[in-house]
Amino acid sequence: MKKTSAQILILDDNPEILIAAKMLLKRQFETVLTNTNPQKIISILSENNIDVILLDMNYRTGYEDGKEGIFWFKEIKKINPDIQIILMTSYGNIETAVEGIKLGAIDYILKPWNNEILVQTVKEAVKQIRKKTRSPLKYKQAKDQIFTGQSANIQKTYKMAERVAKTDVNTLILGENGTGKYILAKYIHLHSERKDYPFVHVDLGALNENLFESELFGYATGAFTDAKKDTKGRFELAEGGTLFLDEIGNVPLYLQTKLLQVIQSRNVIRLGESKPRPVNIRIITATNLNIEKEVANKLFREDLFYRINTVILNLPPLRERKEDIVPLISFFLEHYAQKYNRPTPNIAVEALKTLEQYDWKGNIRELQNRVERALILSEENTLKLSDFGITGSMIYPVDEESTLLEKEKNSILRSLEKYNGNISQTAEELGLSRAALYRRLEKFNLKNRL
Ligand SMILES: Nc1ncnc2c1ncn2[C@@H]1O[C@H](COP(=O)(O)OP(=O)(O)OP(=O)(O)O)[C@@H](O)[C@H]1O
Repeated sequence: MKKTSAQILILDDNPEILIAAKMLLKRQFETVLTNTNPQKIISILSENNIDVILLDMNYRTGYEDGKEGIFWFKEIKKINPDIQIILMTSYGNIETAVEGIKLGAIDYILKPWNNEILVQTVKEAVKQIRKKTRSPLKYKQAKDQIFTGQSANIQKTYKMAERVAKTDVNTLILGENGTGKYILAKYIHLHSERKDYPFVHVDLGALNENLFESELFGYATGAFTDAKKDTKGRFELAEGGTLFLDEIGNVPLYLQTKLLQVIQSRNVIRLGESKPRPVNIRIITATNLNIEKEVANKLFREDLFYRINTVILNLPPLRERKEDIVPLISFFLEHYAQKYNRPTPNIAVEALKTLEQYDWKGNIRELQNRVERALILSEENTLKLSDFGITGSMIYPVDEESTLLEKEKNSILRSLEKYNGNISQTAEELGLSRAALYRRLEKFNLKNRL
């Protein structure tokens, strides 16, 4: 008998059920994959073209309420609404299966199942999916370990990045700390014709002002005391490839002028030389500051801003793309499980729901660190919220003081903006001495606003 060409995935925490269902369905369908861990759904879907999923409703011993099944059902539909899902449930739990049908599951199967009914139900599901033109997966996991997300705005950014990569236009990446600006710059480089040439990253924020020119533009022997031999700067080191100038918003004004000259002319002059050297590079810049505001406050040169911003790519903070939180957790959980040679643990669904509500101030970097921590610290099969170092009060802060501090910081920011960073006028409006205002600027890390 010719098998139906279809990819079926069966998810159940009971390996015996997986073996029995696989043996049965393997006779009828070309590919039958199984897994005990729903956490793996995301990576399985990214690597296969799954048509139908048989989804168990409960994964943890002692939990029979079917909430996990419904949670994962919704996650699958977010990733690809076309995949047909058949819910598997035991006799006492039909109610949640019915809830699943209301949400769009094609059918449900009672365990223990009748073989004929199971095969027929899967066949019907395959028939249904064949009637549709399948939409592409809502996200993809690139082979170089970059997770490109499933929320609409991040996908738009990555799509635009692919288009931009084919050109040489100056690109400015905006986003809070940890949103993935470096990763996106690298992604552009890897998708461009310059990919076989260097990708050079410079953290301008960390570059000491004295070293700025020698690091970026290079120097000739004897240009300064320690200049023992002719040395290329980062611009020259990136020859043929991409130069990623990170934290460009933190460069002091007088050095911005030098940067502008080189970006404009594509020629560098090494310290201690007068000969311009042409460079063939693509320039990507990034900042976590509100750069337009910096320009308005005269802290960032307008002409430099217009030079670097031919295309602007925005990376939204994680709290504005909550759909990506669970897939990202799964992505890093698998990554670290492999790294530490451990089976990928489950996460309690209640914990996942709370993690979706957490505001991830440190964005993807914080999420990545917390997942790694949870995996290292927990010896259980199912991770709890506390394994991530997160408590309920961190998610719903009731702390009066933090609100007051926010208010204080915001009124300082508003005054500074109003008076273009003028310290005396700002201090006067706020009823503070200049010294007191300085202390507060220090405390809130706002000295770069002056
Ligand atoms: N799309 C992604 N896929 C996989 N990992 C990512 C992705 N985006 C960010 N990360 C991870 O999150 C962390 C922060 O990313 P990255 O350094 O690119 O952020 P950033 O915006 O440049 O941060 P900062 O402004 O603090 O320099 C890194 O460890 C990176 O590996």
